[in-house]
Amino acid sequence: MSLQLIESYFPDLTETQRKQFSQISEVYKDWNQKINVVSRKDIDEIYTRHVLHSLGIAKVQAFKSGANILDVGTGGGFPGIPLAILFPEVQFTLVDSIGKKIKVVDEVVEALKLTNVKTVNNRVEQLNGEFDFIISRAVAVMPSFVRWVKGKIAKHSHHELKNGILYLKGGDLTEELEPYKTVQLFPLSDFFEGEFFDTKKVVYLPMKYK
Ligand SMILES: C[S@@+](CC[C@H](N)C(=O)[O-])C[C@H]1O[C@@H](n2cnc3c(N)ncnc32)[C@H](O)[C@@H]1O
Repeated sequence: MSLQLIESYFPDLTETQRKQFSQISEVYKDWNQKINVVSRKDIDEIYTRHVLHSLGIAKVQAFKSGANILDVGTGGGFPGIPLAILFPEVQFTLVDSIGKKIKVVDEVVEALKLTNVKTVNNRVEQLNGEFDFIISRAVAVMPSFVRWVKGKIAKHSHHELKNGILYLKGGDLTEELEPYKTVQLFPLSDFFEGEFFDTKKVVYLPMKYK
């Protein structure tokens, strides 16, 4: 499981991107010995469970050059870091309330020489700014999440999809998403092979323009 896996789904990588994706496992393995940013069983499968999973968002929406994306509760940098590699012309802000996680992300950003990533150590509720899309994985149930971020979504979209939330979730979401009539689900098994993706989805919630 490695760079070849990523390239089989994203065949047009530049030399820089190939280098960054291949460096990612070493960088995280190093950091994981110091602080557990990725669960130990996951580190061996980092390309499937973290890198490719994060890139599922790119299969749903290819971000345009100049777009502004916020990754809420980024932890060790997912989904933000793999997407920042894939879209070097897009600006990513990665926020987490835990300082030591943001410190690791800063080190990863430096090691991979990512110039399009800014990190913020704060609760997202305290963060100002407007973004085209808010992305996330494994942070909160949708009602709390929507409350935290709804004022931070820019009103004019240059993308195929309207601006909004793109959230990686798994399992049965019927109850959690019941209040959201405009929600759309994109199963990752439509894009990627393997059992891991069987129940995984990108939940897309467009913002309301009013
Ligand atoms: C389970 S981890 C997921 C990390 C990463 N998104 C991933 O999938 O690997 C949840 C992260 O969300 C962060 N978090 C929770 N509530 C937050 C908030 N209100 N603002 C910023 N970060 C938050 C936590 O500190 C934690 O690092």
